[in-house]
Amino acid sequence: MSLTFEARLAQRQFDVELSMGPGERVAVLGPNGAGKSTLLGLLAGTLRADAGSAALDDRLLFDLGAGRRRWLAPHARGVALLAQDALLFPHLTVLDNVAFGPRVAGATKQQAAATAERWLREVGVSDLAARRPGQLSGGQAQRVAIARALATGPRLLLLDEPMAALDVSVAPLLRRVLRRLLVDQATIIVTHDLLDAVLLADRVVVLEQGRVAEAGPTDEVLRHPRTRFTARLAGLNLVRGSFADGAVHDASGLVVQGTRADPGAPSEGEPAAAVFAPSGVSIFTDPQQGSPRNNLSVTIAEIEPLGDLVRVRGDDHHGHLLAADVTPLSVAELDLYPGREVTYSIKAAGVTIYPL
Ligand SMILES: Nc1ncnc2c1ncn2[C@@H]1O[C@H](COP(=O)(O)OP(=O)(O)OP(=O)(O)O)[C@@H](O)[C@H]1O
Repeated sequence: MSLTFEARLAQRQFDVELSMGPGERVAVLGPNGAGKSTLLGLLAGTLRADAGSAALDDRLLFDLGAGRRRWLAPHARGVALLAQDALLFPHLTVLDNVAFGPRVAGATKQQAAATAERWLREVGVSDLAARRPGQLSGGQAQRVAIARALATGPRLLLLDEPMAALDVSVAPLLRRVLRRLLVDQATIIVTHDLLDAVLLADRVVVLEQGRVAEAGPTDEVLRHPRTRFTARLAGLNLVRGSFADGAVHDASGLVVQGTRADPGAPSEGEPAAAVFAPSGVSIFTDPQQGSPRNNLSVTIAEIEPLGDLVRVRGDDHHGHLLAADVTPLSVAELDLYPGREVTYSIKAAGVTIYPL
């Protein structure tokens, strides 16, 4: 299965182009209102674009615009959408819920039941086959919903935050089930959770305000984020600007010295990003002098626990909220508290610079 997609929907300020190779799994990330659900709706056929076209292999999903009005009904697309809530038919048993799709597609009752049994086994809930959805936990219902989606043999599976409505204790199990089942299944998974992108996807697409803000292999995007949204998700600090004299200069006058990524170093004057990890930031309560360290004055905005460490977010007065991870002992010894002025000190060797 390969996908080509480009669509515009003015009412939602949506303008996105996307393609997928055979069996590829793509995670779609982005802030609230970025257009993630809109993308899924356009692919599933619950929403209609103003203009654009999409095709799954040789099957045209839509081709809309001036003089073009081709539109394939949702059920004929070979696209299965799994929403946050399982949305099972309440009056049917678990088995009949899963058998429903194959039955509608023309399978005999026995064939459909056999397919349903196989998928219930795959997701590990064979013992629940005779129950009704009202007798299932959230995690069980979601596994049944996965079986139902896959039982139709979709060319493209769309997952809309499948773990979002689940208890945190259930999510890891479901993630394991999906990781096993989605090998070679072309999938688009909308998520707020970086773990989903890392464990379930080959590639990520980040949407912001209805546009693709960045895209690429998951590890590459996380290592070299281009947007603040992705940097924060990856747990990194990001300063964007232009490259000059071994540093990134942002529009407000902030200068961050760093080491140029190899390969792909920016040239003088080129738009560039400087990225550094919170663990590479030292905090001082008195002003620091001298290179090759970056010394940035910040006002502490938030202090929050982060595992064995404490994450201190500082406002650098240039529009960035920069994170530093320090030990609880340092917080006590340095007497850090929100509102306090401190210096973040980062070695230039700990800052990676790359072109945008
Ligand atoms: N039913 C609707 N009618 C009109 N505009 C809508 C509707 N649903 C969403 N929008 C708008 O379309 C844009 C994209 O919304 P969408 O729901 O696709 O974002 P999202 O990335 O899925 O967000 P979230 O993470 O909050 O689910 C937003 O500006 C939103 O306000």
